[in-house]
Amino acid sequence: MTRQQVLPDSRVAGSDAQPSRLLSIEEACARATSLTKPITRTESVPLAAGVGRVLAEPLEARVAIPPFTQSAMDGYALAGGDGLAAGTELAVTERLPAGRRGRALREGAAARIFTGALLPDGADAVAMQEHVARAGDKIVLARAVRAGDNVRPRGEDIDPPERLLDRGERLDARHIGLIAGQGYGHVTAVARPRIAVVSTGSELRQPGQPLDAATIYDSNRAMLLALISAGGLDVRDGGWIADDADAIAARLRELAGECDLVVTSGGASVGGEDHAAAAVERAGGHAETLAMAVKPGKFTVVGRIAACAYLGLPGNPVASLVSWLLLGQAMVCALTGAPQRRPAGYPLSSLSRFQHRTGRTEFVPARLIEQGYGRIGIEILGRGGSARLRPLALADGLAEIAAERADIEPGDQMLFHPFRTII
Ligand SMILES: Nc1nc2c(c(=O)[nH]1)N[C@H]1C(S)=C(S)[C@@H](COP(=O)(O)OP(=O)(O)OC[C@H]3O[C@@H](n4cnc5c(N)ncnc54)[C@H](O)[C@@H]3O)O[C@H]1N2
Ligand code: MOO
Repeated sequence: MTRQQVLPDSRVAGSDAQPSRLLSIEEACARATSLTKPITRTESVPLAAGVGRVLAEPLEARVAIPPFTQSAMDGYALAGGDGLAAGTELAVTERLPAGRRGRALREGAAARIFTGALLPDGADAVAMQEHVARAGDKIVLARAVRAGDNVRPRGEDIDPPERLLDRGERLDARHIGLIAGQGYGHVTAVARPRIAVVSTGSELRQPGQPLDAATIYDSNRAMLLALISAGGLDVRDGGWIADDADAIAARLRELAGECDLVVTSGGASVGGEDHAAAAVERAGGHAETLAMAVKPGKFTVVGRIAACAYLGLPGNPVASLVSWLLLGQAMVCALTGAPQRRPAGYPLSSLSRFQHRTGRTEFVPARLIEQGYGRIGIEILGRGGSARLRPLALADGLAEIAAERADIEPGDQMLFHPFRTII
């Protein structure tokens, strides 16, 4: 198969060449996801293990919520009709905790009732106990009450037939509660994408190995494994390989047979020692080097080896993280059928001055600073740099500076992506 570099106007022929137009984030995502084959395997998953899973079929409502008209308060169920005036006296004939079915209410009577209890026949309202004076078996209303007061009508939240969740919904605790309320103990989910992470680079050393001249410890594999497993995916450690296209190809071939997506870090750009694309081809696959208008993370390799998608991330750790967030997450959505939405970010004012050359969208580590009166600004942490993980570890999120923007001055608006919502 041929190696192709996706550069709309010109090709990167070698490490000295520069493409005349870089791909936008959207164009690069479209290339990456076009090489990704959706997973068709599904499985029944116990609800308790459903967080992070993607629904394989839509969820239709089968139970009305609430399933019966119920009291919203602790108080007294009564027939409010067009309105009972303050001072009305009623006889208390029953006591109805939640879970009990009472008898029909007689005229002039009220039932002691508690939150969530079935409203007895003949009742259409509840007087809160705080608004009632009780004397023995009688109550006197302290406030007027009319039909509908403090009552939750049957089906007010969910009224079947209704679609509750679409196929492709990625479940979190809110969805689990909604599904449990329908009486389901399991959901049909898309099988978890099997993703392998491999780091490449002859300079890399692993824990326990000494660092000699010209070597560094491998941060990316551990970081990517952590990032991917936190997303509820079936991630496996594909190990570390030196800069040798044949050795990388052999590992890719092996992992492609058992995974839906193989991710490598390192060797993604266009230098003579950058083997990612060549290794994919030697493994019998197809690879494209993408040059994206993003900083960090300009070069990535996307491809396919048989049925398995491939993503080659840049070696610099911050570039690797940013490229995973942009392209890797889009590929995971394409695998599971979840909608691909790049987080919109929140516009906030910068407290910092920052030099930005137009042409590439830049992501920089930034911290939220409270400024009193509910105002928040963002401080950019240093010059960033795609090899520096430390500012990233001190940051609250990434600030996004659009490609067409010139230098940032204090007071300028930027988009802020909190780590809480993106990693
Ligand atoms: N002539 C050019 N050279 C470079 C360009 C360019 O446009 N023209 N871009 C630079 C940028 S920016 C990046 S990012 C890198 C991307 O290069 P590669 O993806 O080929 O990555 P490597 O060359 O293998 O490594 C880059 C850097 O990252 C370190 N690294 C690699 N793997 C790890 C790891 N697992 N843990 C920690 N650090 C890692 C590696 O030692 C290098 O320092 O290309 C630039 N060059
Ligand atoms: O473009 Mo590099 O990928 O800035 O870090």
